[in-house]
Amino acid sequence: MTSPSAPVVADNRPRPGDPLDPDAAISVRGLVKRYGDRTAVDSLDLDIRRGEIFALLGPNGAGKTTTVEVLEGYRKRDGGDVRVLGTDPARGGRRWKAQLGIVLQSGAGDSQLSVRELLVARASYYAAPRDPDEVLELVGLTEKAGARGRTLSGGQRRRLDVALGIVGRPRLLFLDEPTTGFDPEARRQFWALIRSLRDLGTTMLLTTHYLDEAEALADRVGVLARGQLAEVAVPAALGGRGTAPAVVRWTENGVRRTAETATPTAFVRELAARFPGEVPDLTVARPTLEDVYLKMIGDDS
Ligand SMILES: Nc1ncnc2c1ncn2[C@@H]1O[C@H](COP(=O)(O)OP(=O)(O)OP(=O)(O)O)[C@@H](O)[C@H]1O
Repeated sequence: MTSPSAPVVADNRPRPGDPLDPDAAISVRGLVKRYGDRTAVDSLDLDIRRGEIFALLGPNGAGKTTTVEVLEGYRKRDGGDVRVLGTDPARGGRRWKAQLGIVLQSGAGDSQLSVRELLVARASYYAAPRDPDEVLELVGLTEKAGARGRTLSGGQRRRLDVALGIVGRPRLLFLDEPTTGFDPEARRQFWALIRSLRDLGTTMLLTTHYLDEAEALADRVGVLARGQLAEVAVPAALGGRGTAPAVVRWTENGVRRTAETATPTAFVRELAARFPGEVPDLTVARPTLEDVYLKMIGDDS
């Protein structure tokens, strides 16, 4: 049994030289990709488990798109070993590709076809697709089934992109900045959709610049900086968040006070004893995911 005081194992990624993990949905060892003399991905080691939602974070130019394109089989690598659903993407055939769903920032919405026609056409590429009407229901576009893409709002187009990405019943779904341009309510609805896909057993690799999205959805996050993984952890533990001191703030004698403490419960108990009622303006906060992320990527931001 783990002792309560045991340190949280935050960084559980594979080490250089470890063998590929045959049980992982995605297993990457020593991945290198260069553009001319620029190294975009620099010896990346990563395993993504089956059924997991993994969020890849990183500043512009960190190497996220390059990594994902190698995994999808769209870009050749210069070094390393990669398996995606047990197959080397450089040699993945049609049957392998049919198990992937790729949600790009696409232009599907510009088509002359209706939403339903687009989905039926896409479903016809696959041996065992989902029922297009069920997919429309899942993404909340049933009422727009007869609408042409052009008439959809930005958020509805994005849902259509997702519908097109999942109609083939993928085992692994790549989501590239899926909620860019969404209003807050549409984002929440989209998150619910992603969770329902996870409940159906779909593994997902998500790239996003929204840290709240990574926190809300991801089982684990990986931070890429200059082509290398700075850290891989559950969102609550990234950058030592789980064990970082808490910051307690309150107002006393008209002055705003701040204290850092490793034992916020005891601290607040003592504080409460000094006041007859509520402690004025009391807040207790741990570093946010954004705090630790910005610290981690340092000069790259
Ligand atoms: N086709 C290409 N030719 C040359 N250099 C490229 C090419 N694609 C990407 N790069 C370079 O490789 C590095 C990684 O780019 P990549 O697009 O993978 O980053 P990213 O993390 O996806 O960034 P963003 O968040 O801006 O999408 C960058 O320095 C970029 O300029």
